Amino acid sequence: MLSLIIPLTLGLAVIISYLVLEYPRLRQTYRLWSHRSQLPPGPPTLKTGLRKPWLWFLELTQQYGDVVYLQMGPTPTIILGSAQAAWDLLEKRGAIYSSRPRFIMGGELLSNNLRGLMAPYSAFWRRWRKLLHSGFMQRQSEGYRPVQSLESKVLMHELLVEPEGYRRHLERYAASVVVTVTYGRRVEDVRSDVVVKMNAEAMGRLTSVNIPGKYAVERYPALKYVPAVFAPWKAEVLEQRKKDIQMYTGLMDDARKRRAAGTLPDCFAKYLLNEQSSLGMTDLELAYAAGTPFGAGVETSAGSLASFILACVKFGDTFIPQAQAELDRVVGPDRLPTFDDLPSLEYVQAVVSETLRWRPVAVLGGTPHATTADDVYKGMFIPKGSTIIAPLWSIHLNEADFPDPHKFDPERFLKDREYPGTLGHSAFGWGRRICPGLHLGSASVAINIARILWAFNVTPARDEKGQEIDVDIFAYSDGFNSSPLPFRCSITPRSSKHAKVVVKEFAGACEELQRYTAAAGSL
Ligand code: HEM
Repeated sequence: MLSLIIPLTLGLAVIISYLVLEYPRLRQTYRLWSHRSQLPPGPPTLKTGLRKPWLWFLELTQQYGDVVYLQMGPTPTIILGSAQAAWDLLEKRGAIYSSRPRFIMGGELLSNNLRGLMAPYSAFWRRWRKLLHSGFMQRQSEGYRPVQSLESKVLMHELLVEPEGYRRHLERYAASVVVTVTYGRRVEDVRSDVVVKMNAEAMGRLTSVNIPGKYAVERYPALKYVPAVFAPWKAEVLEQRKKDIQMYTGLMDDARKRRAAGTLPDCFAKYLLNEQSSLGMTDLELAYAAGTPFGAGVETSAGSLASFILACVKFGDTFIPQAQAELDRVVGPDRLPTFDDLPSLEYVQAVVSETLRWRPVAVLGGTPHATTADDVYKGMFIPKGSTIIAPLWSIHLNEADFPDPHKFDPERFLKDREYPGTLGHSAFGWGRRICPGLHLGSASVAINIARILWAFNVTPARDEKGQEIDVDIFAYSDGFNSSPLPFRCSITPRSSKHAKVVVKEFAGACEELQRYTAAAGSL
């Protein structure tokens, strides 16, 4: 008898485990099957392991229309291919389109749900979002403009004295602005700065686990509860979590000490510390919240500016003369443009918008959204729990909105045309998840584009024979954010007078930045 009971019990345990693991998937499969005739159109087979999935998504939206259905593993996935579809769903129906898909490895196990960017639509996310909104809303961000202006003067000087290192200089600028407005300490060298290094490591830990298909737990969420002693992948990710905690709390402790000593300048960390008790947040929640801007704001700002340089090299003849004529008229030859000049620089503003449109860094439209209720759009069924991807590569290169889309043409933004929203492009996303750093990010892009155009001629580099070296406007990096691969170009001052102004304004900026530089040594 006993000899029968043991195999029967084992068999039953296997069946129950299988059902527990498979139940959510079987239930979802049934729901999709029952609505199969109403699902949006989509390809019969999937392409997996693509290094640049946005290229395939563009083909799909060109073939199937603005709303495409993909069955990616157990999760229904919807690709939106036009500004209007993204607006109609992510903005207007934001109440049910603002969650996130589950990121079990990156969001739950590595980050213990403390990274708001990956958090589902929830009370925690709302609290986190409110914090970022208060820290970076328009009025608050205007308070960061002096730092952006000073760092931009440093950037202009770096471009003057070492133009071939332009990419590193753009990264330093973006990192320094974000670290200064977050922790009140600046970045002098992006290669050796300790905060930059620590944050880059944390980003590395996150991206190494956020790889679709790499871990079975993403497909079978119940595996999350297997004790770490039986699951080396889980033990490892929990070890990585400890490193993140150590880093984020270390940075916040440093800010706390400087606040106590009265040396912490106004910054996001100071705001968080001042408001901590009224916000009812733990030290750890606070430390992770302060880490947000670095992850979201550095690559995006630097990558957008790198695309601008690329556009200058490829299309400069068609727009730089007009931009420089406007700058000469409005600003004159004796000083760099300032934030106050921007409203009068209509053409330069169009160059800024076209930069963000032409090569959107957030090629996939940022982190995917997820739906929290069933929905029907133009007769198509969009199931609850769908992952929604609105790739900006499809949306910004949609011929219907932007004819001849790979041409860099600022004039598009000077003509009347219909486009949902107020910006004329969608570079910062939509609705409740719209980029909270959009004022800071767009100000960084705008002031530097205005100043580069004012101070320099950006043209193709020349080879030994004096021939112009062409650039490839499609040579972009893989990854969540996509920016130009290294390319050569020539950045020279427009005249010796322009160069002198850059040197003079840099000297003044160095003095003013001193108080942020001193703090940089505190870690
Ligand atoms: C040119 C610079 C930038 C670009 C192009 C950009 C673009 C984007 C995009 C497309 C999204 C996704 C929005 C959506 O899901 O609908 C996003 C989200 C986000 N951005 Fe930015 N961004 C930039 C700069 C910044 C900066 C400087 C910060 C720092 C405060 C920041 C913080 C965030 C955060 C925290 C989110 C996630 C919001 C959420 O999940 O609720 N971004 N950004």
